[in-house]
Amino acid sequence: MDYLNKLSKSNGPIHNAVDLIQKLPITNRLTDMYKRSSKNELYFVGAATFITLYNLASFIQEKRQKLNLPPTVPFGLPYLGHGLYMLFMPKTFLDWCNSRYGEVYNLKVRGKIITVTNGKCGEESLKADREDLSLDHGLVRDTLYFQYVFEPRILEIGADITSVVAKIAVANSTMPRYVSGIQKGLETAQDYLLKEKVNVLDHPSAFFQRFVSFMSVPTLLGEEFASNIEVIESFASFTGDIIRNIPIFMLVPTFLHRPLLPYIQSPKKHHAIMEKHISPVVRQRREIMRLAKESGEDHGLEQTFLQGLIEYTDADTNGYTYSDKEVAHAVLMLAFVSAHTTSTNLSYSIYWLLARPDLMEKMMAEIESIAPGNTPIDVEILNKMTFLNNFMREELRQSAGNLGVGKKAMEDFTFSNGYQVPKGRMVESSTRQLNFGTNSIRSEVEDMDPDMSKNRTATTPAKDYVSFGMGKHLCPGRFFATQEIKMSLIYLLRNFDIKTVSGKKPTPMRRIAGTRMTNSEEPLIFTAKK
Ligand code: HEM
Repeated sequence: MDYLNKLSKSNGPIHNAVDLIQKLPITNRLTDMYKRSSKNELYFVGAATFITLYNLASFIQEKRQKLNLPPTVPFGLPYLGHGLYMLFMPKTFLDWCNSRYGEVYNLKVRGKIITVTNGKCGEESLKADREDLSLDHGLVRDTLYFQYVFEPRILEIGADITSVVAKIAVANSTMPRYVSGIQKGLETAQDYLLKEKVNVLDHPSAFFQRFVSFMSVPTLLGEEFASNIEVIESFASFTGDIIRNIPIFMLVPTFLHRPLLPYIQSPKKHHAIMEKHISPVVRQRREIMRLAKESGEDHGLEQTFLQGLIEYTDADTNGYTYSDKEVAHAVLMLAFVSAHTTSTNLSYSIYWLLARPDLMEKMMAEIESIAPGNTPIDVEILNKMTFLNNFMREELRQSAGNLGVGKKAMEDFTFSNGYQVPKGRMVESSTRQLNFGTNSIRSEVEDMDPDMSKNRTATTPAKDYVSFGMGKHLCPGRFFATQEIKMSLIYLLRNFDIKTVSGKKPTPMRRIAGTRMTNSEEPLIFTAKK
């Protein structure tokens, strides 16, 4: 109490401090300015002060880190940071940043600092170990919010298992045995999706997702699912349903996400469908395997991706194997990595051919000379089609986003040039820059040039071809994906005359959020040739 009395006395320290401030010349000037200024001028000065203090705070916070942090590109707007540049002029802005700040620098986007890598550091982020830079904790959790869709256990080990199984189930050497399954899938897809003489597709991306799933489901899961429409539809639409929720999660604060889930989540319905159809098959196959083991015989089950998931045993977790229910959910993980990626690239290919009649002409000429009429397609024929290969490689290069493959630093991470990013930081690779040298080069429709592939195969990664990633996380599904896309193109172009409903040349790809690529939604007409 004594202390409070002392403070409030007329000659106490608070009074003295107020007196001193009042006597300062700056105080008089500020009071004068306040009295003379209009309301709008005061708002303006207030906002400017806020922005300056905010930027100063971020600057001091960064400087306090003991790491050798990459340079942060200066920004003026507190929350938006560089967001508007990224939205409206991503190519020019990123090229300017790359040339001025080098291979690794920071940008501020929607209130967060992200690190952008290009050149050698871009390669290093693509090649990094999952324990250092993780796609699962980056794109998969921080952007797609998979933690709301999968149980923690599937999320923890799912990516590893899917990758291990994929390396065996869809290895390059297995491709010949997938040819007939893909061919059957194409025919079933036509029966369901293109059964009229004239088929108008108002929602082409949904069509391409279903089209690809008609091929992928029986080949990757097994013949018993070849005409299981519920499974095929679920496989096709799972990723789209997840992507649809992203804008909501971006707008709503994280603590409100979970209460919101019952109102927006449809991914749970996919779990129910997979449990209904996949789990009984898993139990059946496990019984066959058990009996075969008892009698010392080979179980003779087809080595599909699903079979790989069933047989997978993790030596690191005391021989842990997936339960029937977990296998069903893991199939959705497979749908995520395979259906959307393959269908968007099939769609890009069709739209590129429609946008560039000269390329369509070359493609048709190659089909007619190497696989005319109903010539059955096999791997040998595919290998002979050099234009098709070159076109695919270039289409995949063109489809890389300005930023992509967002990975989160699991620990402080050091690049070979000495720059470091702190644990928890999102690292985005400039994938288009890696493919082409800059973001702007060859970005016009007329610049698409399959000859640039120089007969290098569409499945072999290179410094200027990172569309399937690089290093140990290089996409193991690339052989399967390119085979499906190539066979689909031959099948569709041999059997249908494809045009846009508008009759105009389409734009092959759209940009979303400035830096990501997505497929065109320009309605299409498929007219059967016979
Ligand atoms: C055109 C289609 C596809 C594209 C463009 C594509 C692209 C990619 C990319 C860029 C990565 C690397 C991610 C990283 O750096 O961590 C990747 C990884 C992966 N992809 Fe694909 N992919 C495609 C199709 C497929 C298919 C059809 C499958 C399965 C059948 C598949 C299975 C996987 C798996 C399991 C991984 C993770 C590998 C690992 O982390 O070790 N992908 N894919």
